[in-house]
Amino acid sequence: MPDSTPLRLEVSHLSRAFGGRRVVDDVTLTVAAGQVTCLLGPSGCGKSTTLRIIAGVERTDQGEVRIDGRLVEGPGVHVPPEARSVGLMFQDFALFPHLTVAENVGFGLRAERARKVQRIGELLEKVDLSGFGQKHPHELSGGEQQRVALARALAPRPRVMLMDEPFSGLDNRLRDGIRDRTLELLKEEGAAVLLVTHEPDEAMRMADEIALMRQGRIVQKGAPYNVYNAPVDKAAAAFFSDINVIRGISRGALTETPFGAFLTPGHADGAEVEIVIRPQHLRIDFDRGGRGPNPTPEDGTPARGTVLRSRYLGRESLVDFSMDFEGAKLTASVPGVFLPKPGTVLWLMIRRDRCFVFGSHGRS
Ligand SMILES: Nc1ncnc2c1ncn2[C@@H]1O[C@H](COP(=O)(O)OP(=O)(O)OP(=O)(O)O)[C@@H](O)[C@H]1O
Repeated sequence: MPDSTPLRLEVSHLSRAFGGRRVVDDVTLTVAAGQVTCLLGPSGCGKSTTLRIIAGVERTDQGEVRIDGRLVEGPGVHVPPEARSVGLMFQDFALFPHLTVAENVGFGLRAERARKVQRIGELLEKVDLSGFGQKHPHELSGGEQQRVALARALAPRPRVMLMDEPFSGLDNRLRDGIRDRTLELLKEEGAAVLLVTHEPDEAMRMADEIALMRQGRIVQKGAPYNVYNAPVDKAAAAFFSDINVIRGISRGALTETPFGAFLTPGHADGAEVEIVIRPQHLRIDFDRGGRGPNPTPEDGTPARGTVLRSRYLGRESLVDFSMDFEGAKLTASVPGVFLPKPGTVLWLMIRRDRCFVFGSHGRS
C-alpha cells in the first residue's frame, strides 16, 4: 500500500461491554481508500458489534472512530449514522418493496434530479442491471436484489463501506461470481471496505488484509497469505483448515517425534510443544515391503499408518490414518483422486517448512 493512499477509516482501542462482559475488547484497525479489510472470526466474537459502533448504530465505551480524519465516535462525540459517510450492507439488506429498483438506488442520494438520474444509471450499469430500473424488488432474483442493495449503498459515494456477511443469503453457485464483481466495483469506487465474515474462504478471496478476531479481541492482522501461512497460535491455524497436531517435549531446542526431530528454538527444556500441520502438507508415500521412504532433511523421518477411510471431495481427496504410534489419528489431503482402501499401509512425512510449532498452551 503506497504511503500516499489516504486512511479512510481509523479505529483505535474500541471497547464495548454488555452486562459486564466485554464483547469488543481494545480493537484497533485502519483501512485505506480502495482497500478491503475482513474482520474474520467465529459467531459471537464481536465482529458485528464492532461494525455497528463504526456505523454509529451502537455506542462505544472506550476508544475512537475516525472517518477521513474526522472524529465520529469517541469520548463525548457521537456523529449520527447518516452524517458519517458510511455505506451499509447487511445480510438482510431489505430493499424497499414499494419502490422501484431506480428509486431504491436513489433513496439516499442528495442531488438535483439530472445528476441523480445519471448516478442511478451509472450504478445500475456497473451492477449489470441496466434496464431493471422500473422493476420492483419482488420481480428480481436474490442475486439481482443483492446487486441493487450494493448499488444503493454505493450511490452517495461513501468514504467507508461496512458490510456484514453480505453474501451469506445467496446460494453457493451465485456467490463466487457476485463476490468477485462486488470486489471489482468497490475497488473502482475507491471506498475503504470493512467486511465482516465468519467464513475463512470468503476472507481469503476478498481481503487485502484479514483481522482475525476472537472473544472481542483482534488476535492477528495481515495479508491473507501471512495469516494463513504464519498463524499466531494453534486456534488461528485451525480457523482456516483442519489441522493435525503432534506433541513432544523440547530438549536442547529440538523435539523428537515419530517423524524425526523438529527444531523448536525458544521452548524451554522439558516444555511440551505442539507441532501443527495442515492436511495438505503431510506427504504420503508407499510401503516398500515394510519399509517406508528414506528420511530427507526437508521431510524428516517417515512414520507408518493404516488407512481408516478415504473420501473424494472434488478438488482433493482426504485420507484418515491410524498411526502406529500412540494411537494417533492424522488426516492427509491429496489433490485430485486418491482413494486407498481402508487397511492399506502407507507412510507419512511432514514438510519441515510447512509445520508450525507452538507451546502446548497453543502459542509460539
Ligand atoms: N445489544 C446487545 N445486548 C447484549 N448483548 C449483545 C448485544 N449485542 C451483541 N451482544 C452480544 O455480544 C456478543 C458479540 O455479538 P456480535 O453480534 O458482535 O458477534 P458476531 O461476531 O458478529 O457474531 P455473529 O457472526 O453470530 O453475528 C454476543 O455474545 C452477543 O450476544
